[in-house]
Amino acid sequence: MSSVDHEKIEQAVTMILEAIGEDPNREGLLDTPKRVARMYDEVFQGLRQDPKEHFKTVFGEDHEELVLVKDIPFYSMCEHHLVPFFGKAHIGYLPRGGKVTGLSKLARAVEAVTRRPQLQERITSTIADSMVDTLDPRGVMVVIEAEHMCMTMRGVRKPGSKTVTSAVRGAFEKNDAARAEVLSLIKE
Ligand SMILES: Nc1nc2c(ncn2[C@@H]2O[C@H](COP(=O)(O)OP(=O)(O)OP(=O)(O)O)[C@@H](O)[C@H]2O)c(=O)[nH]1
Ligand SMILES: [Zn+2]
Repeated sequence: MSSVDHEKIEQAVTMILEAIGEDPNREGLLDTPKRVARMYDEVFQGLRQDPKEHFKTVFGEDHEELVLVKDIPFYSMCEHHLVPFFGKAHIGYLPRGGKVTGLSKLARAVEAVTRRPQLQERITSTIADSMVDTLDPRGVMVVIEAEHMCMTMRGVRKPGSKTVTSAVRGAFEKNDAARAEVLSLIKE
């Protein structure tokens, strides 16, 4: 798998340390540029993944009712400030034609989409649209709740505030009761 450009990140981090008035040569900071490069390799590895790939794992199963995987933890990086936002993703779908995907694949898709510079809204809709494109389900509902460090440790400084986004596709769009069922199961 290709990776981030470690050398470039190391140079950039050294420049940032200099720019903030630090000494990149003091003992505690000597390995910091290398560490940050390794960290970015990890937290941005979703840039080299396609969430749709995971939904290619399908099983024939005669189940057309709700499948919900909830409380999938995720960590992402706000694309405006490059600081973390993190929370939980809940993914529900109504399979069509006996086509269900592996449960872990829902969590793997969350990893692929969140491990990039992101916006919460885009994570939500990308997961929903990837499922629509690959699984052709009767409906998909994705709900994401997150805390944004750029709103807590800096800027407006509102720790504890949560952002909730949802993306609703197919049968869920018209069916209030089906949406309500998912929301009540998420809350349990
Ligand atoms: N819609 C959306 N906005 C986000 C997300 N993450 C961070 N933001 C917002 O992006 C906005 C960037 O606003 P700017 O005015 O360009 O930047 P800023 O001066 O650093 O803004 P403040 O955070 O208000 O200090 C802020 O309002 C952030 O809260 C996200 O996932 N979705
Ligand atoms: Zn931000």
